[in-house]
Amino acid sequence: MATLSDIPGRVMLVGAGKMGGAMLEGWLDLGLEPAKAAVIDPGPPPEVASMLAARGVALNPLNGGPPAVMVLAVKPQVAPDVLARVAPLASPDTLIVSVMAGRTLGFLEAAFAPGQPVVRSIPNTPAAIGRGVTVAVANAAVSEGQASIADALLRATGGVEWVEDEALIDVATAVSGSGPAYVFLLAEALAAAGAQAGLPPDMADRLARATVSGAGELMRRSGIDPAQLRRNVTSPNGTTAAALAVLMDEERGFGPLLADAVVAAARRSRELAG
Ligand SMILES: NC(=O)C1=CN([C@@H]2O[C@H](COP(=O)(O)OP(=O)(O)OC[C@H]3O[C@@H](n4cnc5c(N)ncnc54)[C@H](O)[C@@H]3O)[C@@H](O)[C@H]2O)C=CC1
Ligand SMILES: O=C(O)[C@@H]1CCC=N1
Repeated sequence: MATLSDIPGRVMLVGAGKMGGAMLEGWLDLGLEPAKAAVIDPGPPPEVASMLAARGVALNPLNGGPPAVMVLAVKPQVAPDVLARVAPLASPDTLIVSVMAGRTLGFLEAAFAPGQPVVRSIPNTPAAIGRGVTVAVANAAVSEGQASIADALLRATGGVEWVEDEALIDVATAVSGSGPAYVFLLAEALAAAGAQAGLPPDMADRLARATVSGAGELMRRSGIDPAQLRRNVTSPNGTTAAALAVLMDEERGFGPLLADAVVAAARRSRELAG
C-alpha cells in the first residue's frame, strides 16, 4: 500500500475550494511535503489562501514540470474550460484524480492524452475533519501502483470504497456525496419543529445539534446497526414510537422521501456528465 511519500513527483490540485482545500490540508497533515504540492486556482477562498501561504504551498506556479498526480476539484460546470487550460500541464503518465460530481471517466479521458490514467471519485465534506468517505472508480490505464497512490490521497480525508461499475458513482454521489446535507437539514428541521412546539429557538438549535452529532458519534463508536440503535430509543407505546409512526409511514415517511431524494440526486449526477 502506497503512502503519500511514495508519490514520485508533485501533486497538483486544480480548484482549492471547500473540497480541494480540505483534501490538501489532509495530505499536508499526513506528511506530504509542501514543496511536492501545487495549487492552481485563480481565487481560492481566503482561509485556503492563508493556509497555502502558512504551509508554503505554491499557488499558480508558472513552472515545475508535469505533476505525478493532478487532482481536479473545480465545479463540474466549469470543467470543459478548466480542463482545456490544465491538460497541457500533464504528461501522459500523470495520474488524473477527479472529485467532480457527474463528470465521467469518458469525459475526463477525452480531455487528456489517449491512455491517460484517470480515477473518478466522489468524496464528502466531513473530509474537512478526516471523517469523510469517498467512492472511486479507475479506468483501465491506471496501474496498480497508481491506484494505490490515488487510494492514499483519497484516504487522507477518511474511508475509501472502490467500485468497478462506474454507474455506482452516481448513486454514491446521491448517498454519501450529498448525504451530509440531508443530515444537516435534519438538524435544521428538528430545531425548527422544536421551536414551533414551544422551545426557545436558541435552545431548540442547541438540542438539535447535540442530538444529531451525539447520535452520529454513538453510531460510529458503538458499531451497532442503526436499526438497533433506533430500537434502543423506542419504548413500547412510548414517545418515540408515537414520532416514528409518523416518520416511518410507508407513503409519507423518511423511507419514501429519502428514496425520492436519492433518485433525484443520482439523476442530476448523470445530467452533469455533460
Ligand atoms: N462540496 C461538496 O460537498 C462536494 C463537492 N464535490 C465536488 O468537488 C468539486 C468542488 O466543489 P466545492 O469544493 O464544493 O466548490 P468550491 O466552489 O468551494 O471550490 C471550487 C474552486 O474552484 C476554483 N476555480 C474556479 N475556476 C477555476 C479555474 N479556472 N482553475 C482552477 N480553479 C478554479 C474556485 O476558485 C474554487 O476555489 C465539485 O466538482 C463538486 O462536485 C464532491 C463531493 C462533495
Ligand atoms: O451538490 C453537489 O453537486 C456536490 C456533489 C456532492 C455534494 N455536493
